[in-house]
Amino acid sequence: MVKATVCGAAGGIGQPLSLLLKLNPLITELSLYDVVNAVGVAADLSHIATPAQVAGFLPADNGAEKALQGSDIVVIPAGVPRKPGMTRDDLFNVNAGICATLAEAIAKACPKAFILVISNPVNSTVPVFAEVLKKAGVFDPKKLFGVTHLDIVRASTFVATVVGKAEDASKYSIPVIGGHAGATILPLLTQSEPKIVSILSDKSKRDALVNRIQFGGDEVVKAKDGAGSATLSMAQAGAEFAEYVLQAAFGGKSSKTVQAYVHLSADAGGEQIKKEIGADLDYFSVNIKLGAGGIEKILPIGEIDEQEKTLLAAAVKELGPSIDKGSKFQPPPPKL
Ligand SMILES: NC(=O)c1ccc[n+]([C@@H]2O[C@H](COP(=O)([O-])OP(=O)(O)OC[C@H]3O[C@@H](n4cnc5c(N)ncnc54)[C@H](O)[C@@H]3O)[C@@H](O)[C@H]2O)c1
Ligand SMILES: O=C(O)C[C@H](O)C(=O)O
Repeated sequence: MVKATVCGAAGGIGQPLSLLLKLNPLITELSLYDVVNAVGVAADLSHIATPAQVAGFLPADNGAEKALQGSDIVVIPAGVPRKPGMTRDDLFNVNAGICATLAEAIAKACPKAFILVISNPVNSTVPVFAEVLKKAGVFDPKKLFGVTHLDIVRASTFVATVVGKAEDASKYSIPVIGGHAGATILPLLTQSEPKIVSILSDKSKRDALVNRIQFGGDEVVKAKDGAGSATLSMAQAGAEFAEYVLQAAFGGKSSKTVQAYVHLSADAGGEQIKKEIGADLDYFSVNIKLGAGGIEKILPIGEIDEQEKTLLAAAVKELGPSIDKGSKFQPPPPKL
């Protein structure tokens, strides 16, 4: 029996993500929480003939805790998206408050759940989650993930396109590490499988490709022209990452190496990453191996070339303040 909860389930990401989770045969109970329309979305999905039993919850009568009660995995696309001209950091004031409130409910209702944070700015909202969970005494760094998987999906698609093999996008695997905003997004093109020698030797092609992966989110924000940011591709990426976590925890399949933005805890191997990046950051998107309890091991970044070292320095510089901002966030006192 596996219970999954989506917080922000009625939104642009939340609806297609909930649909994809309803189609996942490992999930037997799907709980949808939102401040609007969660009950309607749940009624709609409940007619699909797959095992997961669906229920929707609104905030009234402690709805968040009821929705989350006993969840094994919680996926969180709750919060406001960008409009043209905004950075992800511009979303912090609103979304940090939403994340802190949800983290409190998780700490009470399902403290052992895997937590997958999609809400932006991921570089700061993950530390917000961690601090609330720490305060409640239930923080497990092996179970908290900032979902950066859309960057990995984009890297495969954009690389395959430049190579002239767009139809083979899913066969390209490019680790993307660092964080999830502009210069903090660091695609390791030198580690692409299959190799992409022709791109690496053409500086302008390579620079353009790195830039497209780093700013792929802006492409969608611009095209949607005020109607939000990536939703469908994010739903697919979120469901795929959830599947990796679920398979490792409940499906008996240890994962291939994947990347997510996680706490660099010492017992999972995070100290090694701090040495590799030459900075004492508490969070970084890294290669991870997943197992029954979440992160089984943080794996090394490995060989990178001079151009990637320069990008790494820029990523580290921008990440530090974003992590601090999230870690120091003080949720407003509850209204009496
Ligand atoms: N990590 C990534 O790669 C990635 C990719 C795309 C979007 N995002 C982020 O995901 C978030 C959601 O984007 P979207 O396009 O789905 O936005 P949206 O506005 O369409 O949906 C957000 C949903 O969250 C709900 N919500 C607001 N406050 C809530 C609360 N306190 N509890 C529960 N639900 C609440 C809203 O009612 C809405 O249904 C944004 O912050 C966006 O920037 C992240
Ligand atoms: O760009 C955004 O604001 C949404 C998301 O982070 C993305 O990368 O698409």
